[in-house]
Amino acid sequence: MTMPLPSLPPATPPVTQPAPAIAMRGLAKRFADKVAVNGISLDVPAGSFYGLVGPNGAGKTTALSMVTGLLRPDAGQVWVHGADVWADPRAAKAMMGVLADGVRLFDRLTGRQLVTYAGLLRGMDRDTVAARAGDLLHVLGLEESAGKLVVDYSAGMAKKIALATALIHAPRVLVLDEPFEAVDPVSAASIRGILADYVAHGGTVVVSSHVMDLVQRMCSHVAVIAGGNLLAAGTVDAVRAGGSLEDRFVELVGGGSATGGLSWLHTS
Ligand SMILES: Nc1ncnc2c1ncn2[C@@H]1O[C@H](COP(=O)(O)OP(=O)(O)OP(=O)(O)O)[C@@H](O)[C@H]1O
Repeated sequence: MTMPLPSLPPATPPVTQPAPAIAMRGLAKRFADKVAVNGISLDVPAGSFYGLVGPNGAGKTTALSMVTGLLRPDAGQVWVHGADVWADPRAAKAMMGVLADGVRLFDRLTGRQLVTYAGLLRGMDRDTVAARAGDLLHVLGLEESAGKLVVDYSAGMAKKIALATALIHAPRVLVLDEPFEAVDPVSAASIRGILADYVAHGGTVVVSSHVMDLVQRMCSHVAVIAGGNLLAAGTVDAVRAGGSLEDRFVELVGGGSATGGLSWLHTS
């Protein structure tokens, strides 16, 4: 038997000044008996570079999918710069650029067509879209592959073209699920540069990652989730409390290396 879900709180955004770029209140999602996200409340300050970290299956993708309007929460609410994602999706989604994990791209388009399509869908004029698509393909190192079908892209190239579709309309908030996964170090450095510049000029980034070192170097804030629960959140310096983020993560999430059980793997 499944438990009844808590009723939704009233649809009023949290009253804080300045309004957070993203405010989550009591976000929850269950798949059958599995609680993927267990009532997460978190403010992402405007202008922050916010890392979301957690072990495999922690609920990061599920939480970000609810934040970006891709997955309806069982309970809780999300506001983007004061716009309720589920009550006023047009306003909220217009302010967001999203790189989702595992969502199929229209991969029978070429890279340039896909980015152009994303811009036109956002209601931009053709000239602006063409100019920005050219800029994005250039900085992401995809110029030579711009005429190739996305289905023929490598995993890293597909990630970069998906990122371009998230950036084309110059959103106020970027939500990026694992943007560096499968991306080569040179491209990763240019993506980091783009994101740092974006934040320096007023944007807000939320990024999920498994790479603690990267989050420690790149992000101003971090939230640690495990088992669908928020274990810690705040500035990176506050969360790591003088140590490395990786050590703090292991301490919070628990577990250690269980290497003892595979003696059959020893070859000598
Ligand atoms: N569509 C689904 N149907 C059933 N269970 C799901 C579904 N999506 C996620 N889950 C489960 O919810 C939990 C959280 O998954 P989620 O993908 O959000 O984790 P994650 O933190 O993004 O993991 P990873 O770091 O491995 O990508 C997992 O136990 C997963 O098996």
